[in-house]
Amino acid sequence: MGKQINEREVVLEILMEITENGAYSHKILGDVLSKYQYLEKRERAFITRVVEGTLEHMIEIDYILNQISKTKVKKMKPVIRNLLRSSVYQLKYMDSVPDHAVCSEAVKLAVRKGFSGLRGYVNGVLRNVVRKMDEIEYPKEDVQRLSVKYSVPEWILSLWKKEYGEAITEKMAADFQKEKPITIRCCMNRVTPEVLKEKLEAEGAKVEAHPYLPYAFYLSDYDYLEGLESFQEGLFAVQDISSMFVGELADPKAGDHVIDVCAAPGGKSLHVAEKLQLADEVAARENGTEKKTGRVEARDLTEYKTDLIWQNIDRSGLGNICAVCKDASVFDEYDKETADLVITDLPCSGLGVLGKKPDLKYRVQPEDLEELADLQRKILTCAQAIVKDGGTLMYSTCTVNPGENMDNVHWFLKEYPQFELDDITENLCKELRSDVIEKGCIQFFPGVHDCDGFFIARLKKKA
Ligand SMILES: C[S@@+](CC[C@H](N)C(=O)[O-])C[C@H]1O[C@@H](n2cnc3c(N)ncnc32)[C@H](O)[C@@H]1O
Repeated sequence: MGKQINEREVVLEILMEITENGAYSHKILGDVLSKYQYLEKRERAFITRVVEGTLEHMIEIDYILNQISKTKVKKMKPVIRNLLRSSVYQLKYMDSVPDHAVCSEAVKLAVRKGFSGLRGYVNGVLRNVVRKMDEIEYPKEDVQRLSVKYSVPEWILSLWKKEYGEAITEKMAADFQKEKPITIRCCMNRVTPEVLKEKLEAEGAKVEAHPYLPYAFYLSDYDYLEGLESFQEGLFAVQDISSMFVGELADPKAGDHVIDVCAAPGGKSLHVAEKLQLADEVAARENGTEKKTGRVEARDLTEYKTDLIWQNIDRSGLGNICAVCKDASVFDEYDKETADLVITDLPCSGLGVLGKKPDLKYRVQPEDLEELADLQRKILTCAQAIVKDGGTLMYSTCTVNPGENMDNVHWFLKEYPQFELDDITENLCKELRSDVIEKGCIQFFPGVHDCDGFFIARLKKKA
């Protein structure tokens, strides 16, 4: 470890930023890890694990602390609250760290942070946690039991239980706490899946085929993703398999004009651009004509977001895609019926990705769901007008909430009868055929399926 860097202090600072100042866990962790690139792999892994683990288990950790400490978690000073949380996480979930080291490091850190008067309190609470951990009684009542066991807020569990039943609810909650390899998409415009696999293995990573799509892999055992040569060369993109199905099912045709209205950081746009380029090349070969001119316009709301898309476009080497700053909730007459394919992968509550963004479950509130469904309908209203006759509108969200998914599809079909639902469930691989919860659309459930919670519908405008 670098001489001045104390990994537990870094953890504490990150947790303070997330819980007190509203920072996003994946963003701040990424920033901090890239700042401390020189740390050893083990040290970076420790920081990541303790931050993510503390957030993943925070409801349970607070429950434990409330059983032990006279001062309840809500009343604690923020620094002490987060210090105790990350320490309880290590005591309960990290066998490799000795209990006495967790307690003494926490006391030293409390002193360093200016709380020398609370060294006895910190020491006492943590030693009591060690002594009484196995005696603590957990709630027995249904939703509260699941909430403490899996650290998912009760209102989310109640919503899922009502909509999908208890078994699926528990599977989803449990899945969010599992550590998983990342999923990558081979960039087929640059390399074949076989060559990519060989190259990544030569770089020391573990690569396994994903059963759902032939160009998807699980990737693990690498040190720093951005440090991999294959990543720098743009040979693969990090993308969940559920998201890959948007590009797969959008199936762009040679020469298509595609508009992705909410595209940052560009995952689906780039996948579609890659497919479009390949389709254009095949068509040109078959017809003996000039290459076709299929294009993707990847839009998002701010310059910051379109810069992110540009960075990914540059890495991809694709020449048929550009990023444009445009508000999807405001219709521009100039866009009217200009696109063969419109992608609407919309802002949503994200209840399907709580495992990847462990702070999101504390951030999102029940009242947000209705507001988000309204925004989605507003954007869909503008997006449908961009589609040419005979064209396609892809609708997707990374959430598990009917109000933002199937209900919006029903609303859309009623509001815009010139569209019809195009069944996307017919030609799926056999592993996925039972995934379909409502005819024609896909709802992935984490823990039931090997991916994020994700919804996809394909809507066709009548010719
Ligand atoms: C689910 S994310 C899109 C992810 C992207 N499709 C991908 O695959 O990488 C939703 C995006 O919508 C953008 N967004 C939110 N409101 C918007 C608006 N009014 N107009 C355009 N983009 C918007 C957000 O900035 C965010 O990048």
